[in-house]
Amino acid sequence: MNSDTFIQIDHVTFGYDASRTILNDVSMQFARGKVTAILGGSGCGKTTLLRLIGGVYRPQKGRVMFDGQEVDTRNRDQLYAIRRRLGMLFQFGALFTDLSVYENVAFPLREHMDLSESMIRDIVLMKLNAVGLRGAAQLRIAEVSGGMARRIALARAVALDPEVIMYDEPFAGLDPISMGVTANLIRRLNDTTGATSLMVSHDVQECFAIADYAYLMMPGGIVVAQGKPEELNESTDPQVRQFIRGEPDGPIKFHYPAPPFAEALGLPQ
Ligand SMILES: Nc1ncnc2c1ncn2[C@@H]1O[C@H](COP(=O)(O)OP(=O)(O)OP(=O)(O)O)[C@@H](O)[C@H]1O
Repeated sequence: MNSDTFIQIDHVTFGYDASRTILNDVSMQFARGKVTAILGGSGCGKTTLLRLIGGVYRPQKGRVMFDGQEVDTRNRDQLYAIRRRLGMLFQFGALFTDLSVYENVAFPLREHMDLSESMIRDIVLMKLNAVGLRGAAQLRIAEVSGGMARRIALARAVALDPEVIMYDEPFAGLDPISMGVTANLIRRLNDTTGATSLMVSHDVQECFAIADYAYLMMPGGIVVAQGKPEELNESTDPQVRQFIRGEPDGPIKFHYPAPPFAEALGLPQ
C-alpha cells in the first residue's frame, strides 16, 4: 500500500444477502489530503461502499484498510475510533429540523466532546463562518433554503475536524448555483483542513471540477475506469464516454433487464 493512501478498498466483494452481489471485486485507493470521486449511476453500489468504509457491514471477500488498519466490524472499540475520525455528509443533509442552525452544528460537539459553552460557541461560529453562514446561526432549519441546508450539513460534518470526510450525493436536489457553491466548499474545506475527501455522486461535471481523482462504477458493482478527471474526459471507452457525457444511447442500458414487453402484456409475439 502506498504511504499516501489513507483508505484502501482491496478486492472487495459484497452482497447484502447471498442472492445478489452488490460490489464485485472492487479495488480503490483514496489518497491522503485529496478529493476522490466515486461516480456511477443509481444502484451500482456507491453508498454501500461508504457503509463498508464506516464498518457498518463486512465484505464477504477482500478487505477495507483505514490508515493502515483493517476495518473489523466485530471490534467495537476500533470502529468507534474510526468513526470518530470520519465526517459524513448524508444524502439530503439529514438536519434536525426542530433545532436551530447553531444547534445542528453544535450537536456532534455536545455528543462527542466535553467542552465548555464558550468553546462550543467558538467552534460552531468558526465552522459556520467557513461555509458563509455565521449570520444564519439563529435561524430555524425550516427557514433555510436547500442550498443553505447543504452548507449547514457540511459545517456539521466538519465540526469534529474529521480526517476523512465522506459525501453521499452532495449535489442531489440543488440548483446549478448552489451546486457550484457546494463543490467549491468541498474543495476548500478539503484544502484548508488537510482532510481526505470521498464523494459519491452521479453529477459528473461537478465532481470533475473539484476532484483530484475519480473512479467510475457500473451496475453489477464493478469499477470500469479510474483516473484524473482530464484523463477520464479523454477516454475513448464507449461506456465511459456515454456516462460522462450523459448520452442516452450507448452500451449502458436504460431498461432494467426484463422479458419482451409483448410477452409481459400477453400478446402474441
Ligand atoms: N440495506 C440494504 N439491504 C439490502 N439491499 C440493499 C440495502 N441497501 C442497498 N441495497 C441495494 O444495493 C444496491 C446498491 O445500493 P447503493 O445504495 O449502494 O447504490 P448507489 O450506487 O449508492 O445508488 P444511489 O445513487 O441510487 O443511492 C441497490 O440495488 C439497493 O437496492
